[in-house]
Amino acid sequence: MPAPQDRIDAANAIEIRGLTKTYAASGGAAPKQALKGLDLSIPAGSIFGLLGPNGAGKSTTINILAGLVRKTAGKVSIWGFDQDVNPRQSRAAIGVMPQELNIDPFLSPRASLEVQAGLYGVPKRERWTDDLLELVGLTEQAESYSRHLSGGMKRRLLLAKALVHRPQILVLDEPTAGVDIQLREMLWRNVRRLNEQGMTIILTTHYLEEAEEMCDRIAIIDRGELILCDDTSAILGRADSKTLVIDTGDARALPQLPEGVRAERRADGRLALSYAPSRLPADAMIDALRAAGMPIRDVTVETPDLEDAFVRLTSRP
Ligand SMILES: Nc1ncnc2c1ncn2[C@@H]1O[C@H](COP(=O)(O)OP(=O)(O)OP(=O)(O)O)[C@@H](O)[C@H]1O
Repeated sequence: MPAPQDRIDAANAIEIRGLTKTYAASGGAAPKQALKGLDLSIPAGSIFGLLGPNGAGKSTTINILAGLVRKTAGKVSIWGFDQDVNPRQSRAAIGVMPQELNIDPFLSPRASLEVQAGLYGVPKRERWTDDLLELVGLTEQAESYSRHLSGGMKRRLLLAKALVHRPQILVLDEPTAGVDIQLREMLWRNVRRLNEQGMTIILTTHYLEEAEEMCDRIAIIDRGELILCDDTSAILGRADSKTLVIDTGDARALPQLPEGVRAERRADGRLALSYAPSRLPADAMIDALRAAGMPIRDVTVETPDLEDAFVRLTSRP
């Protein structure tokens, strides 16, 4: 490994500045600018979600990080190593679990991991093949042909392959798309454990609930540009909107409500009052209902989730 002084900024696992990617024209299609000067900092030790609608540029970004796609312009540093200046070190710092199940069908899981370790130049004495097989629950299948593995087992093998060189950063590209619930839970258990041990995790997912639960920081990109990057809790808090859903029994008339409150009757008869908690306390609405003599049989509070924030931020005019 190079001397620590070769590293640039140790606080961020990844630094992306002005990243641009234009795919060349082909087959009659015009050139496509997939990334338009993206700036992104991914803190070391975080579980970071890279989100965006289809075609936003997530895979392009990840493939550039993985060294699979050449950027058109900009600067990428991985674990403090500039990709252009220290390509070998920046590649060694990152492990990528791809979306596609690209596994050699004629190799056993053990052989796959050994071949991968060889590709990364991991010396035999530093390999941790048995531990990795154990980690992803493939010890029993260690010597089977990979083509006999189930889809879920293949995915677990991909995770192990991404880890053979003990990278500081693990990238998971849509890791749970189409997988069953047990595999999803197993994956997240592993990801959490690796993160607790200090590994930085970057993931793309279409499941916003999953991003909300797993990621402590989230970037949303759209049409090759950064829309927002913040702590998950801040993104959720930013909406400044809550809804009180009140069961008012048989009382149907709408009472006089404080200014700024949006009221609607839901199909189930409950009254939904949406308001900005930074400007109005909930008791202002409760007081208004009481003053109108309206019964309050039950109250639930709905807060916006990441899906609401995502739709608001990426909806097209
Ligand atoms: N090899 C390529 N040649 C030409 N255009 C491409 C190529 N790869 C991606 N694109 C285009 O670049 C844009 C960004 O694609 P990218 O795959 O990075 O988006 P994404 O956010 O990963 O989308 P998805 O969620 O659908 O995977 C899209 O408009 C896509 O059609």
